[in-house]
Amino acid sequence: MTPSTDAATVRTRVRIPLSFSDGYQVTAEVITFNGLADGAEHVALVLGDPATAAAPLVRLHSECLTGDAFGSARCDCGPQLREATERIAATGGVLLYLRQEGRGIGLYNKLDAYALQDTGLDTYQANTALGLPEDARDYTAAAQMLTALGITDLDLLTNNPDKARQLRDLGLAVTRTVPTGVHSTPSNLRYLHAKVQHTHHTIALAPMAILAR
Ligand SMILES: Nc1nc2c(ncn2[C@@H]2O[C@H](COP(=O)(O)OP(=O)(O)OP(=O)(O)O)[C@@H](O)[C@H]2O)c(=O)[nH]1
Ligand SMILES: [Zn+2]
Repeated sequence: MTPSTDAATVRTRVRIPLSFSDGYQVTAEVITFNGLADGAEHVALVLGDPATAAAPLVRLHSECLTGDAFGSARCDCGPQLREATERIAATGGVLLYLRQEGRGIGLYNKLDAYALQDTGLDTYQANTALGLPEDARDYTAAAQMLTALGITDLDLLTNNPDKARQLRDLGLAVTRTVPTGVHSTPSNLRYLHAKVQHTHHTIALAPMAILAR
């Protein structure tokens, strides 16, 4: 299938040794691009050897400063990033680190939305109350990055059906979606339940009623 996006090209490839707080270490080839549709500084991390996989494992990880860098327990982003890095390195694939903070609404708006969630709104209602889309993410640049890396067929590591839907609409062959692990805590449980109920994420959670007992 021919991707329906304009071409982007690789700008720079650089190897970076990664060292996680739990001791896991791996070297990533970090890749930047020219010509991405939204002009953002997205990066690809090539882990392991994608060439050995018929359909490399790919994750589209949306930036979450609070979860990825600060270890916030309000979401599951930090543990998902850690999990994805190791799983992709094991099979060979690519992690796209997409600068889509707050599902695309930006950091300050996300923190405004957190403040509204503290008054009782769920994660989607809070965005709407701010006059913003529930999810503003567009994966055109992600499709451009994968195409520039020569990836046309892939397995997608996600619980979010919209990511696979958008990539397929952009001309990529998502062979299968592979769910991430469940990283639920008392602090992020309501958020994860909202994702399951509202946007049909495939996360195997215990019912809220059971957990509330
Ligand atoms: N607006 C808003 N964004 C949030 C909130 N919690 C987390 N995020 C953002 O949501 C995004 C999470 O992205 P992903 O890890 O790709 O999660 P996902 O869309 O559920 O998809 P998968 O993890 O692939 O299943 C990041 O950009 C976070 O900053 C919230 O309460 N409000
Ligand atoms: Zn997060």
